[in-house]
Amino acid sequence: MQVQSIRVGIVIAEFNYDITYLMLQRAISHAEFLGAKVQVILKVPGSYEIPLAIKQLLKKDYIDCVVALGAIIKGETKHDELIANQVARLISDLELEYEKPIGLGIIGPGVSHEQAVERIEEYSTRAVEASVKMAKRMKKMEMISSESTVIIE
Ligand SMILES: Nc1c(NC[C@H](O)[C@H](O)[C@H](O)CO)[nH]c(=O)[nH]c1=O
Ligand SMILES: CC(=O)[C@@H](O)COP(=O)(O)O
Repeated sequence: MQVQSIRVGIVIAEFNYDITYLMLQRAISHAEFLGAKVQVILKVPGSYEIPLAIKQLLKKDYIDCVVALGAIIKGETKHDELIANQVARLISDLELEYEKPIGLGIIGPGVSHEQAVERIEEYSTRAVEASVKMAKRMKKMEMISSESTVIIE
């Protein structure tokens, strides 16, 4: 089953930009590798602002899926956990509300700067991989009318 090219929106937090900038580069190159088109790159101040930006992208017909990129590094308090838990929850809610996949490429909470750097490649490529894969499968699901058993992969 042939599916048209997947159109991706990327939301990237500028906080810890030394890390998230590299995540953005990895995400773009991995999307290209998968044959997906990066349609919009939307920058936000910090990870806490990611859900609102995602919501704006999900409303657009020309966006099939979104990738969220951020790095929430541990400070002296549990503020990192508050941000990360809230953002992850809202991202899940948005996925279900708009029925479009969102790849969670947000490093943390609980990580040091060094641990975050080590995770740049893995988190960014995994988020792109998952969102594009899910978007393709959702499109295939829409095309299916048969009552016989189908495997969508
Ligand atoms: N400490 C980190 C933040 N903090 C900033 C918040 O995300 C937000 O921009 C601010 O509270 C204003 O609303 N953001 C990250 O992405 N990573 C951090 O480690
Ligand atoms: C996650 C943050 O916003 C971070 O800067 C908070 O640091 P702290 O826990 O030292 O207040």
